[in-house]
Amino acid sequence: MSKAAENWPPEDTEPATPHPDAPPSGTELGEHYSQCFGCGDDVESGLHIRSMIASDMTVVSKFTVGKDHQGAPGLAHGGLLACAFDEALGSTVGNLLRRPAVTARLETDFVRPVPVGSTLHIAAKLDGVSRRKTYVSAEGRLDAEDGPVAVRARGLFVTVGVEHFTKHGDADAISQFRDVRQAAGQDWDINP
Ligand SMILES: CCCCCCCCCCCCCCCC(=O)SCCNC(=O)CCNC(=O)[C@H](O)C(C)(C)COP(=O)(O)OP(=O)(O)OC[C@H]1O[C@@H](n2cnc3c(N)ncnc32)[C@H](O)[C@@H]1OP(=O)(O)O
Repeated sequence: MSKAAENWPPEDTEPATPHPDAPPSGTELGEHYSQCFGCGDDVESGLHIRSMIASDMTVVSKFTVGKDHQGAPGLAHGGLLACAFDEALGSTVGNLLRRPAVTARLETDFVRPVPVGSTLHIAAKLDGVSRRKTYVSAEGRLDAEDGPVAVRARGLFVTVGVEHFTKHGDADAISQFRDVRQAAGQDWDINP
């Protein structure tokens, strides 16, 4: 039984309908930004999470715990596990709804220890939408899609405009990011 607070998603949410141009089932999502700590290939000690669109509005992600991710000897750091879920949940919102969104709230339940060398299989689903707010949750299972649940998480993501990133982030890096995505035929400025 979950120990998390109930009322999730809140009563005023509507079902989340994937964007018509959301990637189809079976699509491997790859990195969304090479410097992203969650998925970027250029971050040596990053999490290198890979995600795929499964079916029925589910996104499955895999995270293998490395030696750079430890808290206690031989065990994953809880904050890094929360990071893995932030990435998996954010990828679910961004890819299925195709809305730029940021994490406003992230809750995690750590159910069992996650050893170095193990792979978390994270399955995330959209729970509902209310105006700019998207509710999304996930379970992470140890070493197999049907392995024991190790971590549960849920997040509230808030849709933002591109100006959120250009105003608060590194404008030059944002510009390069836009150019790389556009050159690859990927979307950059999508409004919901
Ligand atoms: C485009 C195509 C994509 C393609 C594919 C992309 C893939 C992409 C993969 C990304 C994967 C990376 C995933 C990592 C994602 C991060 O880690 S993002 C980094 C961490 N997050 C941040 O830095 C966010 C910092 N916070 C903020 O900037 C602002 O607080 C926010 C969240 C934008 C909200 O500010 P705001 O715009 O002024 O809006 P505000 O009115 O305060 O809040 C809006 C609503 O949310 C509610 N709310 C806000 N915060 C909270 C809270 N903490 N608790 C409860 N409710 C809250 C408000 O009450 C309000 O509700 P309503 O009044 O509408 O009912």
